[in-house]
Amino acid sequence: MSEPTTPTRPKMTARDVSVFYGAKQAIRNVSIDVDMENVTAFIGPSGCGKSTFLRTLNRMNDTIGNARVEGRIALDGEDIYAPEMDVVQLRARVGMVFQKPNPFPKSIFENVAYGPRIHGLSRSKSELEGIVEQSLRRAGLWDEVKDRLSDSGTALSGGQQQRLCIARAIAVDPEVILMDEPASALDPIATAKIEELIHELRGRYAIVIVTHNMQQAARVSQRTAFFHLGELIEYGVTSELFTNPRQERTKDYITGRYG
Ligand SMILES: Nc1ncnc2c1ncn2[C@@H]1O[C@H](COP(=O)(O)OP(=O)(O)OP(=O)(O)O)[C@@H](O)[C@H]1O
Repeated sequence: MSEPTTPTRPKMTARDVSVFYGAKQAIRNVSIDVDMENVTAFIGPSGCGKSTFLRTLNRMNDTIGNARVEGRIALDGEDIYAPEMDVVQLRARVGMVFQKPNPFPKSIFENVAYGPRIHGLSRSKSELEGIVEQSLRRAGLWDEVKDRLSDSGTALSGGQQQRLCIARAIAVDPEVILMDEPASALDPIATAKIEELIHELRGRYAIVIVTHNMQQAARVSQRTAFFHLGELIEYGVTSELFTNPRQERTKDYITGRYG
């Protein structure tokens, strides 16, 4: 395998990151780089801290009262925990898609138009319409909704709602998209569509996906990080990590010894 494990162009870098919920430590000294070229998957048993660590990448833990983050996380070299960092801007640059699709109880159009409008990304109605169309196209949803943009986003199927949430993240022109188990509430066909979409979005955005499903990690990612009990045990080229893990704990996990 000739692909380098160390990303050539890191978009985000985390160094010695620890996360605490009150006195309980959920993440221990994690260092990792995420780049534009590769989709990165976070895997590991339930409670190992995948979601907690993912949330540090756009300061979503700020919204959890007792959570505290230590260490350094940078986006293009810029410390995202610096006091001068505008968290609203940060979350537009580092967008997030959650496990359960959470469209606003508004029209399909408004779901996508809301972000560009509040971030002042369009100067006219037609420009806004262009952003909405392009975002829905990139999210693979345009053909299914173009004739009913004024219908409620919540009336769509689960899979369509999740692609709407991806369109909503895309609409504010992010650099990174974080996905926390984006397909675990979906049926196999809707899941396949999300996975296909991840392939299409690769390279345009840095993508990080948390998944319980090792087959999914193998299908959608080029880099995999295995977490266990709050530690990053192994990070490398996905195909190598699954076929030739370097750490005993990774091997035990991927062979199903614990789940
Ligand atoms: N808001 C919170 N307050 C206190 N402890 C929390 C909170 N959120 C998570 N934890 C704890 O932090 C640890 C890591 O949880 P986290 O949800 O990040 O793991 P995970 O690997 O994403 O798990 P899962 O796959 O089950 O979602 C767990 O022990 C969990 O109980």
